[in-house]
Amino acid sequence: MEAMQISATASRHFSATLGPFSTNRSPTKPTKLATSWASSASTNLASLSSRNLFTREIWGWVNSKTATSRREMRGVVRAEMFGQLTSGLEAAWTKLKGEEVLTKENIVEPMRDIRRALLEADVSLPVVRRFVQAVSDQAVGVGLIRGVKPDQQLVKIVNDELVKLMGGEVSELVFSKSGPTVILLAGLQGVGKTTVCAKLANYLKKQGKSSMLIAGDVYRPAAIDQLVILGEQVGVPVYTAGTEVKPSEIAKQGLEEAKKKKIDVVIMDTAGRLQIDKGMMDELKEVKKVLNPTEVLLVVDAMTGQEAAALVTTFNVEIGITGAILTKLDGDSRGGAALSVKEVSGKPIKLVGRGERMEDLEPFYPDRMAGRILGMGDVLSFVEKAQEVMRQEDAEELQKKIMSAKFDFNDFLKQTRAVARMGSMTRVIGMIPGMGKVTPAQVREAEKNLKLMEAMIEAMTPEEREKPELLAESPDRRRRIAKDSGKTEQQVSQLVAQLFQMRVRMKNLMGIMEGGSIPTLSNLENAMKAEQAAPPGTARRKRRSESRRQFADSASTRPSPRGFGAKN
Ligand SMILES: Nc1nc2c(ncn2[C@@H]2O[C@H](COP(=O)(O)OP(=O)(O)OP(=O)(O)O)[C@@H](O)[C@H]2O)c(=O)[nH]1
Repeated sequence: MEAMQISATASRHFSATLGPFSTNRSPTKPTKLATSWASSASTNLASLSSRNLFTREIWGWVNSKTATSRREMRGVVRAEMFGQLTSGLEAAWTKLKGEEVLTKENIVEPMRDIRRALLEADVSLPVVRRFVQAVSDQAVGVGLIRGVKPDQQLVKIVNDELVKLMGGEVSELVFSKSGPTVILLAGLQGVGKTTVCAKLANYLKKQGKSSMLIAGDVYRPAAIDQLVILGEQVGVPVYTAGTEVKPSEIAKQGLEEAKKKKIDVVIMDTAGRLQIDKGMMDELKEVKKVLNPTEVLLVVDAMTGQEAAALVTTFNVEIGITGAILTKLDGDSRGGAALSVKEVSGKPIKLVGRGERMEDLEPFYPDRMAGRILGMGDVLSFVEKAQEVMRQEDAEELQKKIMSAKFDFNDFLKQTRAVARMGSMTRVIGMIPGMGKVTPAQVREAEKNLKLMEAMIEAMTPEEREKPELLAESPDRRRRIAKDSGKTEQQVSQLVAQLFQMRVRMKNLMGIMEGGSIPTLSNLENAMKAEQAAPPGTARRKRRSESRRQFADSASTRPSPRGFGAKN
């Protein structure tokens, strides 16, 4: 199934993968290492291109990227955030120079460097442990990608894990469907809460949303004045009621005022404390009850490292929050907060402050943050490209095999594992058109079958995997496989029959795809339904060698034009 989709949409895949590369990436930190990578990347790409797999457009992209890299190498040396973490990680890649493949042995030193770099960046220890484990598992398990060197491969693995660690996707602000959206801001003293109120109003204004600020810090009159000034600066009304009124009462009045004025978003500033205390928590709980906020965001200072992650956890347990805003990322922070918050607290960082100006607030993009930390944009793009090329080569190779009826047990196993890699069967089956109503019991059954097949294929000799005919002809071989894999002879026979059946089916579908246009989903659905309606072959019939020949024969004949792409 996956194979068919790959082949049918190969051209779309190819052009789609070009998409991200046309966007401007943030300038990378120019280093000697990056220079050597940029040139080795272009050499590697050159060798790949000789396989005639790159189109002229791709070469255009490669050249422009390489030129950009060189410009960056020569040009502005810009202080990047988390500089120490970046150089700490670089030590890890350097250790792999000259290696041919990633092995359990040669990643020991680089993993130590990664661990050290993360700990020095003040990432919490359990997070570091999990991260290092995840990276090592992948580094050893990853297959060789042609043209990609082990150090480059490790950069990509670390990048992907960093993105995952920070929450994967960007976590958007949630807006209320009816009435004003209410955002309650909390945080310790001096973290930048008041500033964030105004920055957030300014940010929302750019999205065409009106806001109103509520001054709830009644313990520090200067905080109210500060909010009024900032509100004026960004052109947003500020609701104040002095310092004699309870914050929860101010919240109530402010919200009523906002409703009257039909304001889109209400942002409430609250008082900070030097440290967490019961008074602050109780006050916040009361305000929260009155406001029933859409978002409760904890403002944390990036400079406090893993402490910020601990605070997010505590506030979440105490009052229940929806996310965090990380301020002062432009400062001398080491990265620990950005990397620990999500993993430690389970709550996402939604926005980040990167300066004192009102414009310095932006969504938190885990992928861009990982890119900034590594400063290896070109290497990452290159590895992604090479992976894509390899996937395409595999798909083309598979298509050739199917067309010549040579689809064997190695391909069968590869496909089975590819499906398994894609995640749970539930997700995969859910993606197949017309298969939406699969029951959990059926899914469990399918998963069990996958394991069963794997065990039998693993018990075959390399020759048997390549030539399934040997198994179709020899009961002795089937018996041996049954014994070695702990399955029954009947199960082995069924597997062999299934492979021959698959050859025919795949070839039929391929033929139709080759002759016609790229199938639409509904056509694919029809084709699959037709497929399912077709009378199934019986295992017993196919066990006979005569029938096997019939299978092989029918597999080499041109399929009739039915299913998708055909006018039936
Ligand atoms: N460099 C930098 N400074 C920031 C950022 N956000 C806030 N600040 C500064 O941090 C200081 C404290 O900010 P406030 O907004 O007053 O902090 P607060 O949390 O409201 O403090 P309290 O009212 O005392 O609880 C101010 O000088 C801000 O300009 C940021 O993202 N980067």
